[in-house]
Amino acid sequence: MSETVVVVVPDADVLASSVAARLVTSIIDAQAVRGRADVVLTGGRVAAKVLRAVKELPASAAIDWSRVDLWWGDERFLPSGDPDRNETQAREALLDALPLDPARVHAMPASDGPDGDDAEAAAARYSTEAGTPQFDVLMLGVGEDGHVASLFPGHPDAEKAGTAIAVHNSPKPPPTRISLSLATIRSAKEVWLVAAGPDKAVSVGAALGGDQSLPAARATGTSRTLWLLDTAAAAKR
Ligand SMILES: O=C(O)[C@H](O)[C@@H](O)[C@H](O)[C@H](O)COP(=O)(O)O
Repeated sequence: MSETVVVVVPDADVLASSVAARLVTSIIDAQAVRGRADVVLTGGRVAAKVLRAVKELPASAAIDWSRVDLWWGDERFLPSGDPDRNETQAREALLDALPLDPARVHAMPASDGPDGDDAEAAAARYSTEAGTPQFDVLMLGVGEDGHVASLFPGHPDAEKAGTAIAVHNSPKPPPTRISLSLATIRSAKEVWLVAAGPDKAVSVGAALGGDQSLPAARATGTSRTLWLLDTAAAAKR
């Protein structure tokens, strides 16, 4: 039986540091239980803030980073190293400072990668790499429109099947993206939806109210779904 928990903290800075603390503890716990941890990162401003906060946490020294597998919930389909890629931003915010095993950093393919600008082939490649995923924690930002990862409300690609899918004509730039599918997101043990600021209040309120037209409302974990919000984002729930 999966539970949904809503945690509200005063502001975006406290949100980032408290999500970071939660993430570090969850990785430590997963490694104690399974010998490894599989964590799914997301893009956006809150995500980068959380990763920067992990860097500041002394407790992160308790993690064996060589046994952490990092995955991405979505990626902007741009050339490798592009500053707008979620991978580039995560590397800058945290990953470059960690003793990770490069083979366990599962970035989504870039548009100048082995499949060139064929987003379908790139998504298929990522699906193969992920196999049958066992994600301990899957983090998501939440869009003003209720999107998560690159699954946008009312967009036909949001309903695609497959582990990872190509998304075209995204309303949020860039237009071409790769995303985990909703079914894959829903296979994660814990899904954390992280949102800060007044612009998120309406979509957070609607998703928590159960509006199934919003991907955010359907992004649930098999064991727990955590809504991690600041006061402004929680204002309309
Ligand atoms: O690639 C992306 O843009 C995302 O992964 C996207 O789903 C993001 O997480 C939300 O749009 C929230 O972004 P903010 O935290 O910047 O509002």
